[in-house]
Amino acid sequence: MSDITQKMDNLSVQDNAGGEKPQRSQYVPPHLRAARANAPADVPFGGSRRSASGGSNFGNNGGDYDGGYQRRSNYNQGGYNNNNRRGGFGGARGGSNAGGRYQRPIPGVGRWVDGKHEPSEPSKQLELELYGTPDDTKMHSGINFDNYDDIPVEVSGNDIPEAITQFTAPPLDPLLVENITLSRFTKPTPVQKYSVPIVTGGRDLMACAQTGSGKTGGFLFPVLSESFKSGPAPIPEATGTFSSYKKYPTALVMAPTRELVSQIYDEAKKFAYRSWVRPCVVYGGADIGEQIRNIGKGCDLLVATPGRLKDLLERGRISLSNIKYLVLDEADRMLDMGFEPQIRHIVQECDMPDVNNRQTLMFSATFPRDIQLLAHDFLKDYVFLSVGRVGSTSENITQKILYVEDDEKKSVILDLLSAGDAGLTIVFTETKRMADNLADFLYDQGFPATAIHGDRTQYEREKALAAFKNGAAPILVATAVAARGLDIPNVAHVINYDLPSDIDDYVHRIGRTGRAGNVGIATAFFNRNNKNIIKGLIQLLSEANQEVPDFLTKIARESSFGGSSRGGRGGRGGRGSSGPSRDFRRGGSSSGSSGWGASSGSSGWGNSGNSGYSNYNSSASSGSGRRTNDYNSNYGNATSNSWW
Ligand SMILES: Nc1ncnc2c1ncn2[C@@H]1O[C@H](COP(=O)(O)OP(=O)(O)OP(=O)(O)O)[C@@H](O)[C@H]1O
Repeated sequence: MSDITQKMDNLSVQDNAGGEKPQRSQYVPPHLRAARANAPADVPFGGSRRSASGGSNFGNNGGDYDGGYQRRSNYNQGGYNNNNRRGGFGGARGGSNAGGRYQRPIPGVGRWVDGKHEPSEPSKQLELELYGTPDDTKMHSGINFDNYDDIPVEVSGNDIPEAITQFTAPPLDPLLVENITLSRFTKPTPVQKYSVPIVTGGRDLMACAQTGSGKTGGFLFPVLSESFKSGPAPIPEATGTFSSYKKYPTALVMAPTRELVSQIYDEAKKFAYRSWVRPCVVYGGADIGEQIRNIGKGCDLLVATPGRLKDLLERGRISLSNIKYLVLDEADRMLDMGFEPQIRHIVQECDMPDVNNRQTLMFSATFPRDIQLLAHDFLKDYVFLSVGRVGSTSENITQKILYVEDDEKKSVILDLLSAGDAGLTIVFTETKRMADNLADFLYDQGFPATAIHGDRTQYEREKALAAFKNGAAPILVATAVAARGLDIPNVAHVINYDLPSDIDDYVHRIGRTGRAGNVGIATAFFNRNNKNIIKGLIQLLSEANQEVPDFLTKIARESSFGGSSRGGRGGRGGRGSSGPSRDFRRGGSSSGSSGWGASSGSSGWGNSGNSGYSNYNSSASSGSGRRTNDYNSNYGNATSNSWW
C-alpha cells in the first residue's frame, strides 16, 4: 500500500493544476507506454454488460455475501417465543411469532417462556457459520482499534451516563457478552463505550462517529442486550383478533440501501445467536413473497429499507405497535429529502408508539445541522455523541487529491490501477451510466472490474458485490449506492473518479477503506468542475493531517474571489464541512465548555468561526432553501430507495 502511495507521488498529473488548464500532452499513461495488458481471464460478472451471461458463473464464485447462511442452515427458521399468551387469546396460542403452532427447539434459537429467557444449546456448526475461524480474513480484517483509544469524544445532553470500558455483564446481558466473545471483539470501540450505557439507561441517542468505527455494534449491542433481558411485549389487545400472519417486532432498524440492511442483518444474526430474538431483513428489489414467508416464521428485530417496509405495513404483515427501539442508521441520509416522507409516514402515521414510548437511536458518520433540526421531531431529551475530530475522516486513510481533467480520467485510472498492489479497489462515479461505461472500459483494458448501482437488478448487485468481496473482480465501480455503511474487509483503495458534490458523501465514500483501525488510500480526481466542494475538502484534509495540494488552495482562492465556491451541504446547512457534527442544540458557541468531555477544545472544535464554519449560524430557512437545490442536483427526482 505504501508502494502505491509512492508510485502515485511520482505521477505528474497534478503538477499543472495550480494555474491554467494543464497541458494534456505531458502525461503519457503506462498503458500507452507499455504493451497493452491482456484481457483478464474470464471474470465472472466482469464489466457491466456481461451481467446476463456472466451470471451463471457466479454460483461457483460468490458465497460470502447475501443471506447464504440463512439458506444453508436451520437457524432462525421458526418462531420461538411463548410469552404472548394472553387471557383473551386463550392459553393455547403459542408465541406471536410462532403462529400458534408448537415449535420444536431449533438449533441456535432460544425462547422466551413465561417471562424467562431460555437460550438454546450452543451449536458448533452454527458458530462456525456465524463467526468463522480465527484466521478467516473474510470475517476478521485485522482489527486495530487501539488506534482509536485517543480519539476525541464529545457528549452532550442531560445526565450523561458513565462510559463502559469493557464488554461485561452487567450492564450487558450475559448471552450477548458470550456472542461478542465468539465474534472476537475484545473491547468496545469508542462509540460503543458510550452508546451501551446511554441506550441501556433508557435514553434516546444521536451518534455521530467516524466511518468504520463500529456504529453497528453501537446500536445492536444495547438493543439486543435489553431485549434479551426484558423479552417481547405482548400482542396488543387492540388488534382484536390474533393474526398469525402479522408480526410485532420489538426493534426496527432502518437503513437506506439493500446492501446495508443485509449487512446489518448478518451482524444481528451473530449477536442474537441462541436468543429469543429472531432478526429479519426486508428490502426492495427482492421477492416480497419470500420475505413475507420469512417474516411469518418470526420477526423480532426487523432490518428494513423504508420503501419495502411501507409495502409490508400496507399489506398488514407487520405491526409496529410493539416497537421499543427505533434505529435510523445513516440517519442523515434517512432524513434527507429522498427518504424523509417515507420515514415520517412509517414513524408518525402508522401504529408505532410515539416518541415518548419508544427509544429512538440515530447513527451516522455525518450529521449536518439542518438534518439535526429535522431529527428533533423523532427524538426526546436525547444524548448527542460525537466521536472523532471535525472532518471525521480517519488519519488511517491517506487521502490523495490529483488534478485530472475529465477527458484524462480514463488514462489516469489505468495508471493508478497498474501501480496498485493487491487489495480491493472501489471506484466511485456520479452516474449509473458512467459506472457501467467505466467498468466495461476497465474490463476491456485487462482489469477485472464489475459494477454496482441502482439500475442493476438485485441479483446483479448481489453477485457483483460477492465477486468483489471474494476477489474474483477486485475492482468495483460504484455509484453512491455503495458509499455508505458497507463493511468490506481488505478494501485497500477508494478512487473518487468523479467527486461528489456533497462533502459528506465524500466522507462516507472514502470510509469504505481504512476501517476498524486499518489503513487505506483514498484518491480523488479533482478539476474545476468540483469547485463546489473545495472548501469542505480543504478543511477535511487539514483536519485529518493530510497534504493539501497547492492547486487546491489556489483554486479555492480564485473561487472565493469569484464568490461561487459554496456548494454541497456546506451551502445548504450552513456548515462548510462534514464529519462528526456538533450538537446543534449547543448553537454556534465555541466548544470546550463543560459537557464536551476532556478532549473538547481540540483543534477544529473551537473554531466555529473559521472559513469552513463561517455560516454555522445561518438561519434554518436559508439552509432548507439551499437544500432543495443541492439535492436536485445530486439525486435528480429521487422517489425511492434505489436512486443510485
Ligand atoms: N468492538 C469491536 N471490536 C472489534 N471489531 C469491531 C468492534 N466493533 C465493530 N468491529 C468491526 O469493525 C468494522 C466496522 O464496524 P461498522 O461496520 O459497524 O462501522 P461503522 O461505524 O458502522 O461504519 P460506517 O460509518 O462506514 O457505516 C466491522 O468489521 C465490525 O465487525
